Amino acid sequence: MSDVTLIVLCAGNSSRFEHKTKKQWIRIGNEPLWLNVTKRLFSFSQFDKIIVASHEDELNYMKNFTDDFTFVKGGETRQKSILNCLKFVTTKFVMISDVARACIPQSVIKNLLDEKENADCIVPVLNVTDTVIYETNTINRDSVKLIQTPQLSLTQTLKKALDTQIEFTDESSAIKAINGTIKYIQGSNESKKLTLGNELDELPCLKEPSNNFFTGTGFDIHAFEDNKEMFLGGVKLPYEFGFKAHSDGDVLIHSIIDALLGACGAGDIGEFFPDTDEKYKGIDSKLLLEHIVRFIYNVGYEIVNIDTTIIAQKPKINPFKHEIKNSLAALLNMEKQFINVKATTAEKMGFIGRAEGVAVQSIATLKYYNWKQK
Ligand SMILES: Nc1ccn([C@@H]2O[C@H](COP(=O)(O)OP(=O)(O)OP(=O)(O)O)[C@@H](O)[C@H]2O)c(=O)n1
Ligand SMILES: C[C@](O)(CO)[C@H](O)COP(=O)(O)O
Repeated sequence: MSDVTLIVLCAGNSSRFEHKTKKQWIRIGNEPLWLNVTKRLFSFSQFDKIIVASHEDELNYMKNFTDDFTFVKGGETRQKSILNCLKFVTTKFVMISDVARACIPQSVIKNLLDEKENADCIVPVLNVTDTVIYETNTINRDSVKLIQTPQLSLTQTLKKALDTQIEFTDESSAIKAINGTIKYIQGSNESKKLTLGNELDELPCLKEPSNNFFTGTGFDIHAFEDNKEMFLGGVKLPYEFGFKAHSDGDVLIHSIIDALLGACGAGDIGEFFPDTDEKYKGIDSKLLLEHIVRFIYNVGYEIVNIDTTIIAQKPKINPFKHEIKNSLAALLNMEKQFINVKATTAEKMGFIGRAEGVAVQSIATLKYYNWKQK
């Protein structure tokens, strides 16, 4: 039984990464980086528990990938994410690493564990080989160290050190601020932190994403309703009825959202925008689609193509197809050639044939965002 809990911090916004996909979600083969890194660290040592700090927008999606880890909602800062995770730590020691340090060698993990009883916090550091200036003054580079992760701390000491309003950028700084003891050990250039998009080539352990394709289907149906405007694909149609719905009822957009979520295994529209939630009452469905498109790219996908079939006895769709296609291309941030809009009647059969409402069937194809080729 291990007396060490591993926390892997994956809840950042990746704002400096300059790619469409967040760094923790780039694929290594078929694995998102956060899963690849966490499994890699898990393979180096048995931990009592593995906790993954997840961005709140991705927490439920992350849980789809494995039951082996405890997923905790991250905070607004790295330190707040650590505090959220520490609530679930019951072991004497806690090892905390940035998912951004994707290629940490096993030797660093072993050395941290070997030293765990020798200080409140064990920290891997690198020496500096360049000349160093502080503001404009040259300083002794032998006195400068670059701090890395993972860092191994006494859990109670770390909790005490982080019980402060001061935001630290790492655990050792916080522990030092309460006069805790720090043991610095040799770090590794392989533990480089992935921050900027152009640093990907500096992490040799990262293999390119697989070239698999992923498809998903979406189906939605809405009855007509008096005294409501009709929207399809974000376009207002001059029809006497709108759609009965909690939102603006854009049945075409809803079916496309479900097709996109289906293709990446992220559930369905109701899980993202519950129709019991007042904040979505009457909402413009274009805003929902824009949120889902951001999600799809954030978690590592690109949209290949969309095909959709509107099943409606009324209104006539053909006069608006071109405008609908342009609207969808703008909302999906795609070229029109990869979006197809079909329409058919129900030959006057059933509730659609009686012009009581409209149904839409959509299919979406995704592929992994290829960060190697960007
Ligand atoms: N609120 C936060 C902020 C950061 N992190 C994690 O802390 C590590 C180091 O942070 P950094 O490399 O700065 O990641 P981001 O905060 O995502 O990057 P940026 O500052 O560019 O947005 C990353 O693995 C990141 O996911 C976290 O779990 N919770
Ligand atoms: C914790 C850390 O990796 C130590 O070097 C670094 O402080 C994280 O900084 P970031 O800006 O949160 O990436």
